[in-house]
Amino acid sequence: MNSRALLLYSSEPDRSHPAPLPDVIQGWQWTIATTPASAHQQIHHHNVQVGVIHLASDTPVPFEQLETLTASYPQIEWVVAAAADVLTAIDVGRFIAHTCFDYHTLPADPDRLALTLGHAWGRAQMRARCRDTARPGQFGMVGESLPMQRLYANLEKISNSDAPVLVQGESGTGKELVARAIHRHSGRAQQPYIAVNCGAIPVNLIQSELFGYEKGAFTGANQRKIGLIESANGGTVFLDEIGDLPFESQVMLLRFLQEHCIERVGGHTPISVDVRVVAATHVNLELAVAARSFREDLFYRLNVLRVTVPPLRERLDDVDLLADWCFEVFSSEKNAHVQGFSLRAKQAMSRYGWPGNVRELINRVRRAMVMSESRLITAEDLLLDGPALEASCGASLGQARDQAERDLIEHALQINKQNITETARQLGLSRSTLYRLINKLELKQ
Ligand SMILES: Nc1ncnc2c1ncn2[C@@H]1O[C@H](COP(=O)(O)OP(=O)(O)OP(=O)(O)O)[C@@H](O)[C@H]1O
Repeated sequence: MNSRALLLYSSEPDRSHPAPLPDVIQGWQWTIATTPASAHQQIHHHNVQVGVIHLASDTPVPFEQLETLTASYPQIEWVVAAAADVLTAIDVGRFIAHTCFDYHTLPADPDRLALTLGHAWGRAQMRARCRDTARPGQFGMVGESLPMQRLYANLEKISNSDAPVLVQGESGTGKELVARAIHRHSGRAQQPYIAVNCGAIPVNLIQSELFGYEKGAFTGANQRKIGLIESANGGTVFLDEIGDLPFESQVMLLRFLQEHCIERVGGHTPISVDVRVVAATHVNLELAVAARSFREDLFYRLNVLRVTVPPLRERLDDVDLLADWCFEVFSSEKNAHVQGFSLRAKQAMSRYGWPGNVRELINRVRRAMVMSESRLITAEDLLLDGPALEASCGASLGQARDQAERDLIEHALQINKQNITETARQLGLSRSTLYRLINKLELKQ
């Protein structure tokens, strides 16, 4: 069993004994701090799980210190122990309501206090266990549902091969993470991994970006430039949004896949390169082939090994873990008093259809952590109250997805003052994808 470590943080500058806490703390490994610096030191040294904040009657309450301290250690459960007159102050009440597990009026009743501290410790342990399961697993992804287990089993097999991989899945499902995982688990892990967003490179630059150019190949080519594929030599190139590659550029890629050779623009000698290709797309390439916007021969070259990343609505079991993981990752940005999710918020998340998949979940949780005014994030903070949920259940999937994307993009544009680069960065999109969505959704800029 872990030892139970308790910190007594007192507002009394010269306190050196735990007088406000009766014998109750006998079973604890306890320590006292009266300044933030000593509190930080003790917390790290003793792996503190429970903190008692002692607010003395005749000393001003150090709110700023307390807010920084409690926000810095969200894993600690805090209990306030203070005289009745201190507890009646409205600011103290607000601090307790937002931040603390419980409070006690001094002199404390030993039995009640012992019970509270025991419960606080139990809750800290439980939260630590939840945090541990909500960590990315061996492939750098969060999720333990059956569809994800199948995905991991496929990744295991695929990583050992050297054949091209086609990763399919809706936008925001984690295709880029999958591509990275394949590289990291392959024999090429120590070699370069180069990610290229085919949809983000202007059409007239695609050839020179992918294959490089020789000095003098065109006006402005003052020196030789190595292309993205050549610079991945020995490693992996990830061709994201391959479905957006213009038809005329597809033939060059086909040649590279067939012959493992490239030719720089303006060069006349084929250069042999050893690069594994992982390509991803959110468009249905079979349909694109049927519509003659994607070459059939290239499709078969890319589609040797195929991985499909499941949409979040097909693995709602993972939503809880993903939300807890997000909460941990973005905890430094959160509003100091926010401690977790309300039950209703978790229920709303597990009933929602997540048309924007994990990317949408991250954005909703991150926003709620900043905007929430309560200790526990509510369904409303996640913008998952009535209308959003009804839209997700009653409307078609396409309508719900458009609505969710519209809400998120509008909000992100607004908080980034319409700055496209910043908005794209925050949403985890390329600028071109963001422009495409703005046009598609007919958003005003
Ligand atoms: N299982 C997961 N665990 C943790 N993070 C995830 C998971 N799936 C996706 N993400 C995160 O969600 C965001 C979107 O993922 P990613 O960019 O890989 O999606 P995508 O399928 O490539 O989307 P697009 O088609 O729009 O490019 C990223 O921030 C990624 O880290």
